[in-house]
Amino acid sequence: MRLRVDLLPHGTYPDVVLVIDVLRATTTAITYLERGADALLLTATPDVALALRSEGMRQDGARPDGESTPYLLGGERGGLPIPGFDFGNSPVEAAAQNFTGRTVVMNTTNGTVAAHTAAQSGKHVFLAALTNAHAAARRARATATEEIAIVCAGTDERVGLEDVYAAGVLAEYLLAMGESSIDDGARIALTVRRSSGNPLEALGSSVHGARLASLGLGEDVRYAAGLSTSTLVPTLVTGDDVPPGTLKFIAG
Ligand SMILES: O=C(O)[C@H](CS(=O)(=O)O)OP(=O)(O)O
Ligand SMILES: [Mg+2]
Repeated sequence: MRLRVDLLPHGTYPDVVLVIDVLRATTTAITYLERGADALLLTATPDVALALRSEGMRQDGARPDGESTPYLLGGERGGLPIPGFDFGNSPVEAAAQNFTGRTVVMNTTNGTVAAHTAAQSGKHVFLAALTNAHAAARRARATATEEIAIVCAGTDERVGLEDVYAAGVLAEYLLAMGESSIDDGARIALTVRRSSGNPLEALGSSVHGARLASLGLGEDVRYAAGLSTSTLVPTLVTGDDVPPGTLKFIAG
C-alpha cells in the first residue's frame, strides 16, 4: 500500500482519496450529515448552487412541511456567508440545526474546489477532518487496494498548517493499521503533527485559524479541533440523480 499526502490538491488519484479542509468545509460537511441531512451537493461555483435551488422550487412547488425546496444552501466567500445562501460555512452553526430530510448544497473557497479536483480521477472519494479522523482512516484502509492519497485543500492555493496537521493525524492512524510506503508529503505531515502540539494549539496557531478568530469565528476553530468526535465519513456517490456541476456525498 502507498500512502501519499498532497499538501495542495493536484495531480491524479488512482484509488482512495481523503479530502481535508479542516477550516472549515469538510468539518462543516461532516456536521451537516451528523445533524440529519440526507445528502450534500458540493457545487463547482456559487451560481450552480443558486440555480439548483431555483430549479428545485420550480419543480416541487410548495412542500407539505411549508418549505419550498428540499435544498438548503451553505457556503462562504472571505469566510462570510454568500448572499442568497441560508448558512455560512460554520460547523458550530450547522451543529445547532436539524437538517433531517434536507439536502445541503455547499460551495466554499477551498474545500469544495479540492473535492472537485479529487473527484476528477479518484476511484473512492471521502471527506475527512479531525472530527472524523479515526473513522476516515479506517474507511480508507478498508477500501484501498493500491494507494491512499490524503489531499489538503489549503487556503487560496497556499499550504495551510491546519490541513497538513490533520493529514499527519490521519497518516499516523493509517500507519498504525498496517504497513505502507510513504512519500515526502506524508513525512512532512507526520513531522508537523508531531511538532505542533495538540489539535487546538495547531489550528489556533495557523494563519487561517487566527483569521477566523479575528472574524469572531473562534468557536469554529475550537469545534474543528475536536478529535474523532464523529464516526461519519461523507462518501462520494454517483448516479443519474446527481445534478450536473455537483458532487453528491452521503453519510458512510
Ligand atoms: O470558510 C472558511 O474557513 C474558508 C474560507 S476562506 O479561506 O476564509 O476564504 O473556506 P474553506 O473552503 O472551508 O477553506
Ligand atoms: Mg480551509
